[in-house]
Amino acid sequence: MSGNRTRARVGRLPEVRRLLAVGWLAATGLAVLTVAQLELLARLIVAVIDSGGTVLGGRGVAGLAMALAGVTVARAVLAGCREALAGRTAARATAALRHRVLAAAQQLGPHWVSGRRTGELVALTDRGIDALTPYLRDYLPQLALAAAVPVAVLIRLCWADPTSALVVAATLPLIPLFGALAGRQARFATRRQWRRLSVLSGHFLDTVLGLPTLRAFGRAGAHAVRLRAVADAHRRATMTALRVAFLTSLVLELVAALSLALLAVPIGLRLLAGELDLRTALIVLLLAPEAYLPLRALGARFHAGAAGLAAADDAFAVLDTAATAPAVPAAGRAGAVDGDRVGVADGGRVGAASIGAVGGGARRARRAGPGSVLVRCEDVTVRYPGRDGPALCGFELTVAVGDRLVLTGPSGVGKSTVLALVLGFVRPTRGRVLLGGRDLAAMDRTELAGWRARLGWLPQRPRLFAGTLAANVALGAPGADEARIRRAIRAAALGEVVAGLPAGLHTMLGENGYGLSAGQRQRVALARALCRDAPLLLLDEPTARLDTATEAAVLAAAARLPADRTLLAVAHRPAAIAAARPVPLLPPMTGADRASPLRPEPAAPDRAASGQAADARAVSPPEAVGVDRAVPSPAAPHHPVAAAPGTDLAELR
Ligand SMILES: Nc1ncnc2c1ncn2[C@@H]1O[C@H](COP(=O)(O)OP(=O)(O)OP(=O)(O)O)[C@@H](O)[C@H]1O
Repeated sequence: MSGNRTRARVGRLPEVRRLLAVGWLAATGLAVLTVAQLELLARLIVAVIDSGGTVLGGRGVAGLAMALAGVTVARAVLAGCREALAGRTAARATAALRHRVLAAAQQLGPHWVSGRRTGELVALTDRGIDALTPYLRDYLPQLALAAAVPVAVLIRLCWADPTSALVVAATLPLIPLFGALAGRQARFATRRQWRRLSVLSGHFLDTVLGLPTLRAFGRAGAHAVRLRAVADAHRRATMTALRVAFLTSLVLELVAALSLALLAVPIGLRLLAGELDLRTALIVLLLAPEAYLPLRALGARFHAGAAGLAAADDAFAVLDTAATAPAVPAAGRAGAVDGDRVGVADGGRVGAASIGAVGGGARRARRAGPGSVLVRCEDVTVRYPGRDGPALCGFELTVAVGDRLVLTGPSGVGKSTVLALVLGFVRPTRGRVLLGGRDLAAMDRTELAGWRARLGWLPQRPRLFAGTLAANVALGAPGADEARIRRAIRAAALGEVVAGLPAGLHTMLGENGYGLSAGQRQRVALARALCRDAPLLLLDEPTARLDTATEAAVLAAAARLPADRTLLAVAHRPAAIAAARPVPLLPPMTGADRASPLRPEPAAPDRAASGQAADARAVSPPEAVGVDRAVPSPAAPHHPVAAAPGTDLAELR
């Protein structure tokens, strides 16, 4: 985006528009007060000289001195108010922009976020947007001042001495002209500096997070060298930006000094020749520098704000990406949601699943009856940007209340993508996904938040946060009491582990659960999913890192889910799916696959779950991608695990 467009977009931010309006008013007031102040000063000096050097000599002198003091105070107060207001508005505008960028990142979803360097996003929302403050607080108000004060000074000079006004009018444009020439260079330099800082932040975060891996592979030294090179590039870019800034200031100072010399020398000569009176000479000599001053200051402040503009460019790019992402209608669109209820269609049947918390609130969910459809994927194809082939192709799935479904299949076939669809993180490129009866493509943010309030999710790579273990478990159920947290912990087969921790439930965990084993972290995340009173549980490989006994305990707990709670899981491990009835699916077909005579004939379609594409319903496990449907009855668990010491999930209701 060009610098001018970025500036125009920043100027259109609602908070900045207010700032500009107030800035222009204040600048006009300050311009008038500046002229008045210097005029009074010139008159006072002349009056003092005329009164023979006694300051308190004449009434006129005292009156002028008081008027000058009054105007000086008024100018200082107005300037102070303008600065305070600019500071406050700039803080508000940057906070609002940061909020919008984060909301856009949230809208784009975890798949978009994980496709970028986290460090770069952090640098943008943190230091980057902060760097916009000098632009808003200092540069924009100065811009108004740089326009208003020279005009006021010129008007007064025209009246006092038209010749001097002509010299000032001829030399004034030199400052913005040289400023603009240097500004181009400055913009390139600060943009490069910002890019280098973004890359450095990304590298730094990557290196810190991956330090154990780098050490284990003996690459820590090589990475340090690279990091040093990146830091060095940033240092060089910073020095270039500073050099350009200093040179610009020097040029502007020089132009202003030469212009003043051009003005002052003839004034002196005319004064000596008696062509000009002292008062007029003083007015010209005092006022003329004030015409150049705000323009010089503007040049200096431009450099302070240029880094912020480069960051604003990136921020607008994120907002634009979100705006052009698959259409998300405006929140609260009429008729989008019927109160907090969403009709659930299942062929001719309409169930009555309700959204638990519209707008992310905590209204309690009314549950749909067993058998009514919660999720339906119809001929869904998903293509990730930058990928040739689809991650899912012609995928069909129906999840009804009370179902126990296990998605199986080779790695990379799209199992997690199915969960991402149900979570609303990914939108289909083709086909429809109905969540609680509403088409995902038509759901606004409020509806999506309401839908997600009905989900308990265990991701494949769960993230724990620095804080107590209890806080991590209760993340999705903020009001949960200790008894409920403990029940979730027992259901996730974590009871013994917690009992062994120094402060039990209140043990502080480090970043991403530092201090727990990988399997224990996984179970804390599972407990978090279970602690939520969610009608639909999405578990991505819940037992992947568990030993056989712990896995058995977790599966036993899952088998005792209440009949109206639904489970959609992803699993590779046979124990998790042994008793499930396979309804296998295949990865998206290539042209070669289609031509292959070895491809088996389609099997009879299953009502509840089917495959990637109509032609991919026939497969032979285990290579096939499958949706395995366990019998939904909690009384008849369809897996071979012994009844391990677990908690009945009915307790969690
Ligand atoms: N954010 C993304 N951007 C681009 N491609 C992606 C993204 N996420 C997944 N993919 C691709 O989509 C395909 C399906 O990925 P997905 O994670 O759904 O597979 P999976 O069956 O869950 O794999 P696994 O069993 O290994 O976890 C893969 O080819 C993967 O490379």
